[in-house]
Amino acid sequence: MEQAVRKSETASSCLHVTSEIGRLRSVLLHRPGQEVENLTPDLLGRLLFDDIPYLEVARQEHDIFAQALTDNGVEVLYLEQLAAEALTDAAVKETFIRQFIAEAGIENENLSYALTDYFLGLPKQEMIDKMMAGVRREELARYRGHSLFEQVNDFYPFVCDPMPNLYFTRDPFATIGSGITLNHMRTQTRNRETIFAEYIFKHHPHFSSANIPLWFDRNETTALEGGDELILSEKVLAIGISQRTDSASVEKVCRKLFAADTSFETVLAFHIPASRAFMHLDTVFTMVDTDKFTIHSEIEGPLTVYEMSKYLPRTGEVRIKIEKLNLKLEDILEKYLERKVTLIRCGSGDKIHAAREQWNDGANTLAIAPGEVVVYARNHVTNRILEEHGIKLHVIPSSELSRGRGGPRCMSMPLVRDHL
Ligand SMILES: NC(=O)NCCC[C@H](N)C(=O)O
Repeated sequence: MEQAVRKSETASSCLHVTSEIGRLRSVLLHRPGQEVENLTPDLLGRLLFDDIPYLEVARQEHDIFAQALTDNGVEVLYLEQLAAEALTDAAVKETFIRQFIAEAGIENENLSYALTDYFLGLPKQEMIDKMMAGVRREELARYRGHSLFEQVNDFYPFVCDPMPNLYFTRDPFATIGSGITLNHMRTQTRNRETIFAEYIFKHHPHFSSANIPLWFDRNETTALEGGDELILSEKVLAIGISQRTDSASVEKVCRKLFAADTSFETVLAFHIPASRAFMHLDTVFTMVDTDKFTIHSEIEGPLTVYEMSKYLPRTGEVRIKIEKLNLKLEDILEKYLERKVTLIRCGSGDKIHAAREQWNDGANTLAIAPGEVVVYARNHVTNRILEEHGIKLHVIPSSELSRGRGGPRCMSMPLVRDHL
């Protein structure tokens, strides 16, 4: 599957992202579905939610988000539709169903047959929506489970868990240049999400003939999540070593990128605290203009950052040179972007506003062009300061969407951006 990405490749390919801020042309979203209604208080911790969003309102908010993008010339593609469209071949669909069931942790053979029949009996789009929503025991009307496991666990309502984090399309895979990292997620619940991306990139007609290079594969055993992957420029990537991403994964991505003929020359591995509030690099720091970033003041530093750069000894093989830095965030960004930068503090740096607004993704903006970003309405302190710095805001409602702990960047995966 792997193919070198030429520096000369243009934005006409189905994937092209060489910055965080180049004008956004095409993006992948997921409209929240019944998986959100299947959340119960007992499941919140394991399924990585802090509260239960009200689906009807979450969808209204999400539709406003999508509308803001289309109104600004962005093509919005939906994960659930692409996944259904990728399954036109009957054999591919059956393999997909088998894999989905295995990765849902179903070991009982009879249950697996019953679920396969159930999925095969649904029209494709309904099947995908149902897989995402989760399957309750009583939906498999003709199945009577008698195994010891089922008798011991008969209080548990689902045979297949809901996947409520799907609307955070940023994380299961990430576009870098004209390729992707198909990620291995930290948790089992989110790792199941990456199956959809695997089939879309292999089998959807929009992508299948593009020979998309994989900078990372979901079969890896170390974790990597898209919220930790930031494209600072066509030469420099930033990747978080975080609660969700392992240092070994950062090195694997580096090796693949450097071995191919991409424009990327340096990867900066940012070692950030492993905490829920800071779960990914993009929860504490996003780029809003060529020289401006919104940040959580707690990561101003000095920070431990590892500079990983391409090194070609005489033999011609690609090696990685690693240098440990201990610098302030501002100095790091200025050094690698080769310009003065302005850091705009989430919640104006005020202790209370900053903590509250960062928790609700005040530092997590989606740039649709240089100096133009989508933000949550609730982060009014940060939003005012962004405007004072000349940033154009597209403000979307956020009462329900924010309960999943992710903002506009987390809810979107850019497929194509203009080259800066
Ligand atoms: N990039 C991001 O920060 N995504 C937010 C993911 C939130 C989701 N509830 C999670 O814990 O994985």
